[in-house]
Amino acid sequence: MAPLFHAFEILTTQYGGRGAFVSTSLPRETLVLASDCPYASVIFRKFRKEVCAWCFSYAFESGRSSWKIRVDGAGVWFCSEECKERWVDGSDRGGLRAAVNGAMEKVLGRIKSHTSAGKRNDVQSPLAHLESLQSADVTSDLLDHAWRIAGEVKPNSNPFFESELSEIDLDTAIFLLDGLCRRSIATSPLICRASRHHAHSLSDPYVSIGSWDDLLELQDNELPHTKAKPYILASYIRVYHFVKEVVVVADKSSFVPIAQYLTRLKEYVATPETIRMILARDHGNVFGIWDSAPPGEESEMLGWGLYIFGSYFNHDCTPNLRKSRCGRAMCFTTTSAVTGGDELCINYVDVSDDTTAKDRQDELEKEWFFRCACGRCAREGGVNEATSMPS
Ligand SMILES: C[S@@+](CC[C@H](N)C(=O)[O-])C[C@H]1O[C@@H](n2cnc3c(N)ncnc32)[C@H](O)[C@@H]1O
Repeated sequence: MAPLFHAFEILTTQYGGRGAFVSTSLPRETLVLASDCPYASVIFRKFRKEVCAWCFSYAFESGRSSWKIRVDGAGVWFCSEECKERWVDGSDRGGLRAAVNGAMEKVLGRIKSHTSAGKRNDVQSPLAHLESLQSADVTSDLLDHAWRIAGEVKPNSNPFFESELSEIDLDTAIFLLDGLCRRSIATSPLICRASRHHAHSLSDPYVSIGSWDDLLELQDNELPHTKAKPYILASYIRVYHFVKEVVVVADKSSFVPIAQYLTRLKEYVATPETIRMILARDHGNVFGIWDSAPPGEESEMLGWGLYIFGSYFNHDCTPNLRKSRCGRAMCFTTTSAVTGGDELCINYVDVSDDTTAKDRQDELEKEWFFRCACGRCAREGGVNEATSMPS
């Protein structure tokens, strides 16, 4: 069935920013949105040999311990030659991703030899205090100030530079580099023009991916996220400096077909703004990329991806929409008949019958920073329907 993106529109809700509302009645099992591939994604580095970089299939599910097909030096593995070709030729234009991934491995190698040689950067940095940042200290002004300093600081006075990155730092860097490559490649006028018009057929992959401008429209969660997890600011700034270095190294090894894209990447990282804009929309808008464990079996998260238009679906503890991953695509299908004017909602957390309103509220507040204003929570927990964290 053809996806019907024109079947819903984005309107303001009374309880939690914007939401997706159907314009006409739709039967159960209607595919309302199919995002062909994420704007940016990461397969956790620890899974890179086991998860196909193109179609996200998990070797374990095919009875194998890892995939064997790879692009030399790029740190990516594939389940088939076809997937490899699509990764190189389709989305990655002459190997931009390969150049960036290769540069990342070089920078990581350098950091490793630096730290194993026992070298330390002892210069006191103007950002050192961020390592012990407390929630109460986090304000918009503090965030602006920290990022401004991050943009000005020189590598030799920066404690985050040349230090080991944690696993999550590195995964965040991979996600960011993917987003920067997408933006760099997608500056062709055709792609930008198509992606602005939501009502077009989603058979055009660029429409369902969205553009940089579409990404910027997403809810900015920087302040609540940093308040909830103050350590994230130091991590993000560390990642910014790492990504910047990767782009510089990639540029040095650049070859003509991708030179223009690398020039754009350099512009995006010259100051922290672009990275900050992506990170502000990462937490709270992205979807986990899970393996395809059958219902009832425990599944594993393999990475995460930003499917821009899917991020407009709010949470409801009695959802009328199901999300499911089909390869790189994320699909959203109605689970009940909906009438014109209804809001389409998915569930962000477990909403099974044995959960209580308190369980769900606690999890949503902890991980998503809002109190659920849905009808079921109101009925089961006496929650005020108008209560929600500001967007
Ligand atoms: C992925 S975004 C959904 C789109 C968002 N409403 C917007 O305007 O961009 C998640 C955010 O929507 C709001 N939200 C989603 N479901 C909600 C609910 N059941 N109750 C209150 N707020 C909700 C919260 O602000 C949450 O952080």
